[in-house]
Amino acid sequence: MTRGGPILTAAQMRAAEQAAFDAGVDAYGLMETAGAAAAEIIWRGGHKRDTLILCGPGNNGGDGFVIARILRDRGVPVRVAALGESRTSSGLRARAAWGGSVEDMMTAAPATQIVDALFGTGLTRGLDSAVAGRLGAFVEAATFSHAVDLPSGVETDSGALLSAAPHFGTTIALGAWKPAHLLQPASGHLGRLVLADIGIAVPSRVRRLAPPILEAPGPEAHKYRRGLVAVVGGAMPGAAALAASAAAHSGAGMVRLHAAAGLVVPHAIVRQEGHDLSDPRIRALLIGPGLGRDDATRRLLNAALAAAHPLVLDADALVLLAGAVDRIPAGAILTPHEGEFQRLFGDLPGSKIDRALAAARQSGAMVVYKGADSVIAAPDGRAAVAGGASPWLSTAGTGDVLAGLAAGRLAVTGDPFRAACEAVWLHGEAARRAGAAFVADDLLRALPAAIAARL
Ligand SMILES: NC(=O)C1=CN([C@@H]2O[C@H](COP(=O)(O)OP(=O)(O)OC[C@H]3O[C@@H](n4cnc5c(N)ncnc54)[C@H](OP(=O)(O)O)[C@@H]3O)[C@@H](O)[C@H]2O)[C@@H](O)CC1
Ligand SMILES: [K+]
Repeated sequence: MTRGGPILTAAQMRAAEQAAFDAGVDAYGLMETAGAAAAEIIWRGGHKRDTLILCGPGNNGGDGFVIARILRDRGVPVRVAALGESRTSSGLRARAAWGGSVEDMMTAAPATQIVDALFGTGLTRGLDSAVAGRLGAFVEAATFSHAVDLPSGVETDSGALLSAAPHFGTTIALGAWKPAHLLQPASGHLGRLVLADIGIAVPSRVRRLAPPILEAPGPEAHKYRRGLVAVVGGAMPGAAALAASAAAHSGAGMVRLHAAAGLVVPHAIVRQEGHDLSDPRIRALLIGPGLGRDDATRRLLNAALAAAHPLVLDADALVLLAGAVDRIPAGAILTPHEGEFQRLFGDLPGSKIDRALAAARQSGAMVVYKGADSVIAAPDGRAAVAGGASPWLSTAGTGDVLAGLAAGRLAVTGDPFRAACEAVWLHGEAARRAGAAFVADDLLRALPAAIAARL
């Protein structure tokens, strides 16, 4: 399973390629490497009979001609259909090396296997509607469909659909992930996502979220050393109790829930009345789930900010801080969904990754920008992107679980960026294990096995 790995924008990818050329890598050789890597993936995971390769005018099309030649040499009956002439020197060379006939994409017959090498990172605008429609019809008619680098029609850096894009069976990312491989809506069109190594260095501080490496407690561990989490309950204490349960299942040693008497809490959680947050053993303080937004809760938030413990701010705490980003302590973890993000940081430009990074820089906090695609950004420019979350997570209480996990992992690790990454990964993995139609409490039951798998 390919997870983790750098994510590069189109410009960063071009710069990485240019650096390789400057270091002596041959430009056409790189296309041969990319095409061979993609052909291998198609050969292994696809179909060995009638195959149609669609080639565009740029280097993505050049990759397509290389793939066509290699599959043909392995005995696959391949046809090539192009969208106009090749316009790059490597593309022209790959087309000449193919040497076979080239049909017109608009009149070519469909095939059982289709390879989209029309456009990759050079796409600057949507496909003409007739071309997009033809591509969609080919993919619809095929049993096996593969997009080379990106499905044609998606914008590399934002994941937006510039024109209607079909749903592919496989997408083969060349050299590095691009934002569109992880970000919605493009990431919903990719099918199985495979990364092909093309042998060039691709430096980036933005990476696909990798499965974490977790540690079991040592023999000297006790509950405080493993991490004390305090959760501040508010108007709807059930949400805070759920978050506290998630913290308790995250590997932390002890969880204290500040809530009034009468709330039924799991036995492992210590309920404490009042809001004395002065205990110096607290290693993570969570406030926000079910907090409420009145003056009393405002005072609670002020107390939590003043307590100067490592902090996780979620839900209503984020709403209360709208317009007061400067009050967020450096190094806190924020877990906004789209609406909360907008209220806190306004309408920032760029992709979801750009927006998360700008928000982290502005606030000095770790920003977990949640959604079907989640971006975890740090003020120092690091970011991790998690695509492909279970759509079943869109149910009440799952945000409270994530916030609790972030607090728990913060208490265990003391490293807010790492804690946020671990929390997002464990949350996604618990959802995957919980299957379908689960409720937030089911995530708690899935957590021990999700953690055990990463020890
Ligand atoms: N660089 C390398 O060394 C390597 C690159 N690699 C591969 O190259 C890919 C990037 O190649 P690329 O930069 O040539 O861009 P690509 O996506 O083929 O399209 C550009 C062409 O399309 C045109 N065009 C754009 N939008 C259009 C539209 N809507 N409708 C019609 N035309 C449109 C645009 O023309 P223009 O915008 O100037 O009109 C231009 O002619 C990358 O994804 C990877 O597959 C690998 O081989 C590894 C080595
Ligand atoms: K493509």
